[in-house]
Amino acid sequence: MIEAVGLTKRYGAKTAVHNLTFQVRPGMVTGFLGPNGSGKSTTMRMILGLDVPTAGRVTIGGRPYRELPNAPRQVGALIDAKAVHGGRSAYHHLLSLAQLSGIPARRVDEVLGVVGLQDVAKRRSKGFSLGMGQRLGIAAALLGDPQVLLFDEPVNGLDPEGILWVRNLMKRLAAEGRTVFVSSHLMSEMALTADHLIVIGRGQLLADMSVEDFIAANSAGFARVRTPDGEPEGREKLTSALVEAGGQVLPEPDGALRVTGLALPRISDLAHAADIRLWELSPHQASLEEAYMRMTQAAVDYRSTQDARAGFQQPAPGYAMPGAPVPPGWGGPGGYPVLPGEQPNPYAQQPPAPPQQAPRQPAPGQQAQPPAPQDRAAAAPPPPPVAAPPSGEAPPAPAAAPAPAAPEGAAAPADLTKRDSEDAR
Ligand SMILES: Nc1ncnc2c1ncn2[C@@H]1O[C@H](COP(=O)(O)OP(=O)(O)OP(=O)(O)O)[C@@H](O)[C@H]1O
Repeated sequence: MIEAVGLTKRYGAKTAVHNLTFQVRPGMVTGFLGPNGSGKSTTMRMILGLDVPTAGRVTIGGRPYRELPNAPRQVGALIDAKAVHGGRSAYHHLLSLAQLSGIPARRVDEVLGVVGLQDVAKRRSKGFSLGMGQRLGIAAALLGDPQVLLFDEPVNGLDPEGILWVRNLMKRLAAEGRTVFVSSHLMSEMALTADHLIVIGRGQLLADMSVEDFIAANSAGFARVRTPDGEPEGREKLTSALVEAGGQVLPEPDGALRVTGLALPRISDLAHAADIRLWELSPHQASLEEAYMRMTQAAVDYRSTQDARAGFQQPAPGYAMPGAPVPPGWGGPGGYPVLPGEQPNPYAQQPPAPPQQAPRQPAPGQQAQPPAPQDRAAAAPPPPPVAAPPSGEAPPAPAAAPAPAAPEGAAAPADLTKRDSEDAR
């Protein structure tokens, strides 16, 4: 099991990860989701001991990665598929990793077979396609036959057959009782692969729950209702009855009605009472992609100027409103809660409160709302000084998880209330 507690990483003035607490359990695929720049890779690097947390800790089986005996045999990772010596063949790349970790050479042939690169094993990896490089990275992760596996965007560049193969591989590894932690931007793929989700936005936990719960909590279910074609008066009569009963009704392109706010039995009863025949009455749930988009709206850092949503930070509907329900496992309303006794996330942007607004008191059983920006500025303690990174903070990469060393930021106390408009890299 991977366990993070209060995990925080700052790069100079940039807070990449803020106070993350979660567990990644064995026997299931846990998807790790978040918009670009939300801190997924940083979190994975900290799990692997490639970056040192500014605060908090993360352990694998109860120990930090660097304290694991024979770590490459316990933990395998694909972090950066391009981090290979291009002049080496796939075979020799894996052989050198195996030799560094005391893994028998025969395992190289085994994993080359598992990832389907056996026929190109002697070719230099610099001639590999993106997909072949991904497969080589996955082979490296599997080399030590580890119980814990981390994959950062494993399906990047893979064709549909490759994506299917990765999906089945992840599921198989989890079914063998391993801990599988995988990040991806492909929601449709995650919906098919993951059992559990950890979602972050701007470095902070937004959700930690099963895929089903995530979709249920972040999407408004609706009913599709269809009256017989060629009977428009029935459709109109039903629309009136549904609206009168408090439902919201929208026409679908195929002539059906999309109804929210009324349960299916109630819709059926209303149709029956109005003497309207139905050709269809079916429940619908949003896709993971819709639910994800809804939740992470407010946490998107990079948006095209041509996107209608550019220029404003729209919180997930229903959850940023004072008094709105907070689904179990949620980080909190609007995605940026300040729990009692907790430091506010200096990185998170809060929706501005109207002037003169009295401080909100959390209702019983509800989480506290973040204070208005002007209140925060007055009430929040000055940001703690950012400690100078110990020299050589980013230690050498584990054999199965090569990644570039992370340059660290300035040692001076940082103004953490500033938000970089550009990626610090
Ligand atoms: N070594 C570094 N130095 C300075 N800033 C960094 C460093 N590494 C990451 N960051 C910043 O931290 C934030 C989180 O980056 P990270 O790569 O972890 O996000 P991500 O969720 O993996 O993004 P993506 O989905 O685009 O890969 C970004 O704003 C990034 O610019």
